[in-house]
Amino acid sequence: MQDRAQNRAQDRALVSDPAAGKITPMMVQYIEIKAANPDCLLFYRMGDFYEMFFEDAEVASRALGIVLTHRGKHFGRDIPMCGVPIHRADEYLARLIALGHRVAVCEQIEDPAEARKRGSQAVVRRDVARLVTPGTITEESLLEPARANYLLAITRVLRGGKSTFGLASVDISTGAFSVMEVESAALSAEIARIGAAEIVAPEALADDQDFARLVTDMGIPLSPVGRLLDDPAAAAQRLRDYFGLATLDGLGTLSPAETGAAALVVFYIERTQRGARPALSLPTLMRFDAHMEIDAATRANLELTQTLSGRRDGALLAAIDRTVTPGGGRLLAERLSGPLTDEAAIRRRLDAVAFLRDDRDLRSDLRDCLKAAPDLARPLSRLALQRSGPRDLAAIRDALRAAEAIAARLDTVAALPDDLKDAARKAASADPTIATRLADALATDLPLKTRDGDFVRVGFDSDLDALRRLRDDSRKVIAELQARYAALAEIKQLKLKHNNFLGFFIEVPQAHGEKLLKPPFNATFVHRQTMTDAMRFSTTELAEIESKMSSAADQALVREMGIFDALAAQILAAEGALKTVAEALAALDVAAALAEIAEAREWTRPEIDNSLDFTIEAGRHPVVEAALARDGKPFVANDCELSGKGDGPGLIAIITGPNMAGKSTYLRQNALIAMLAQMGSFVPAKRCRIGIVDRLFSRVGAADDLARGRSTFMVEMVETAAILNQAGERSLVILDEIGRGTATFDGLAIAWAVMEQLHAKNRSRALFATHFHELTHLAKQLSRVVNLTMRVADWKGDVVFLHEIVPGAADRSYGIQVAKLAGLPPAVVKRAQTLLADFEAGDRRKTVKPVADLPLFAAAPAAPSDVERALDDIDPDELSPREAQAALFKLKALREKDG
Ligand SMILES: Nc1ncnc2c1ncn2[C@@H]1O[C@H](COP(=O)(O)OP(=O)(O)OP(=O)(O)O)[C@@H](O)[C@H]1O
Repeated sequence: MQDRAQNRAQDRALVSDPAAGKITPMMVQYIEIKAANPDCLLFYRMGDFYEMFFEDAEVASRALGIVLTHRGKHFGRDIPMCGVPIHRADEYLARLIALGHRVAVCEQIEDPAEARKRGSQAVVRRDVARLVTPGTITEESLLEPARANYLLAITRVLRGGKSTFGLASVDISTGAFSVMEVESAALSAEIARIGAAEIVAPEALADDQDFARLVTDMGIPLSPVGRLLDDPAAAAQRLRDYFGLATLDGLGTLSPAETGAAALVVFYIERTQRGARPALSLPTLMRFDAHMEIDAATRANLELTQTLSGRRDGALLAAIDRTVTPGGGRLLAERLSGPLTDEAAIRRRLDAVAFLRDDRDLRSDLRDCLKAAPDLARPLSRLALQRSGPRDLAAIRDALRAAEAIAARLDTVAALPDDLKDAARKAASADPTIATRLADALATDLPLKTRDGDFVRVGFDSDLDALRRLRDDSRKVIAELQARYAALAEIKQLKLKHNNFLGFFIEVPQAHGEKLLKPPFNATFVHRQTMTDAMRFSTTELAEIESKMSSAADQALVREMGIFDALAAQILAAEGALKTVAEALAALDVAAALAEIAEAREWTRPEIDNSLDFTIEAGRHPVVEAALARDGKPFVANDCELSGKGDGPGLIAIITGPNMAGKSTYLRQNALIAMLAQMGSFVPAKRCRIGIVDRLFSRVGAADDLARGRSTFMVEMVETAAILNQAGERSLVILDEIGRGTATFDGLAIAWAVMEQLHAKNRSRALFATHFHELTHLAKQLSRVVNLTMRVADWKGDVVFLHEIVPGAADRSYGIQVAKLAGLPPAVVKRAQTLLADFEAGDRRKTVKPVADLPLFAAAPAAPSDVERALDDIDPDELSPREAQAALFKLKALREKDG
């Protein structure tokens, strides 16, 4: 960091240093532009390449795996350089952005010919056209279709000695914009819910160690903004300017923190887009308690959008995603990340899913229409940013057509539930002439870029057609001309060719060329170039035709671009309505997709109310069940009852049972069912009744966090502390093996105390899986604690997992049997069995307090006797009757000797 700062200082000094006269004018320009964008890698346009120099070149070549070379010298030292061709720039940008870099794209802003007019030393003018940062990308190739890409601005306001945070999130690829205010305690959960690609914060906040750590721990790039936007009046003014509003009253009452965050996000967007204004929706004011609060660790542990190893496959989202449009995919991910807490809103979503589950024909018709609907929100946004091409127009046309078909289909259905009625109305809200006009205007095969031309259908515009005829006729003329010149010169091999340097020219083989240099031919053919095996000529006529042709082609292109702009203007004038259509398509896609999976997997509608109950009958884990099904194995459904008595708080269930019996699966499945229910989905259970959960906490499986200098145990305790400090009656708490990462007595003591606290103070509904069998005694002491255990069977000394949860405590832990299944060498297993028997025997000989029931707590065993050792050596399966008898005699003798 310091090195960077030093380099920058040095670079700046060089520009003003008298010695700077020695460096090339281009380098002066480069250094100036770089100095203005110190925190970005600078893509410096040179012809068909973006080049990077100095430290940028070193960073980029490492990140992209491209060759680092050097160009020229800077104060006697080689200048490191690397470059990427412009036609592959998007691909390289994507990789740099994914690694969290910011890139300033610096373009040539004048024709090199213009620069030459200013003298041979003049440098082509260049300027940064935009800053590409992880949270502000819009290109289709840089974005994932079914993933939102949020830029999140965070501001802090101190009120009465307490920090309050304003959060403003914008997805510029769709225009979605929302703001909210949260207290410190909920900050991390909200950041995790939004899942931002980049966070912007005022420098003062970004420099706050706790804040910076919170953000970097989540792996989100943090962009500090130096300019102060603290003044609420200036912030409000910025928002009014952006949206062209006289007042912000229509947005609801924004707090100073919210106004500040919204202004900051807008400021950052304007800065990175260099004046281009993405069409943002007006900010929606959200209440942070509108969603189930779920911290980042819990999200990761429950493997909601990706598995702990970082794969999408195997996570809940991939397992339930049956959406067929990118917009639907994004909305499903958003809903899963933020289950609702409002009973009425959840019920409305469930009504829509239930309706579509029951009406299969309607669902299948809707899904067929949706499959033909391309993304609408993102092409719309690219159009507003003038970064779109003909294919974006086609996408808008097809999406609007699909929306019309959907609205018409929904119109045939009586008694739609509210959410579907709403979506039907919204789907029909666009002006139908837009789609018709696009259909009339666009050709069948479309180029990627507008400047490639030929995307307007023949017959749409007569002026364009005339220009094209002229252009194309001239092509025919060229072909005729070639035949005529070949006859005239009496050279069959004569060809008319084109290159950028000469334009059109005549080429003949070297052997024939000499002839054309002499009369009478030289009156027509003017020599241009001699190559090793060919000679090139031109004619006055050819030059004239060429200029006519190129002007016809140019004019046709200009005309076509004009048509594109007119279509774009018509679309953007209706932008609000089109966004509404996009929302409706996404909402319908999600409802139909959830209905689809509800039917396919036999999920049921959950009952949601404001009680503190939690009853799940025959619940299943959606991901584990699907994985087992692929191997043809059944999943054992399990109940979960955490409802308290009457209106009182819910229960805490302590779950014991051997490793591998299914405890973790059980814990997670109940949390996932609650999330699915509150996001408005049916659930994998026979019956489910849940009193709304406001916060979900989990402490399941942790790894070392060595990067932060925390051991597994430390991570476990930090997370447990957070739960005990925050969980309440409405929360659901999932704890897996608290206290296992330390000395056994300490661990048990901690787990015991945590249970007591959860019971007396937090009073949350909770599931607690443990290997400390002693904890099951708590059920006798604490009124709302119950014991559950995973059933296992013993078959010929091996453990068989039944994966079934039943009331009661495990009788023993089966650790050694599981170790045997895992393939521990037989000698080690045998020795462990011996030791365990000894421990247990030693244990029984002692009088123990309940807390020391666990064999592990027993005092070290006495050394085994000779009889015992001899017994251990006997393997009854291996003995013949005669050997068995001999062994018995031997044992008897030893026993007598021992006395
Ligand atoms: N209800 C179930 N029906 C069928 N198979 C199950 C069920 N629950 C779990 N399993 C299978 O058992 C395996 C182990 O489950 P899980 O990881 O939940 O066990 P555990 O008791 O938490 O083990 P540990 O204590 O070692 O973490 C799972 O991968 C799954 O294949």
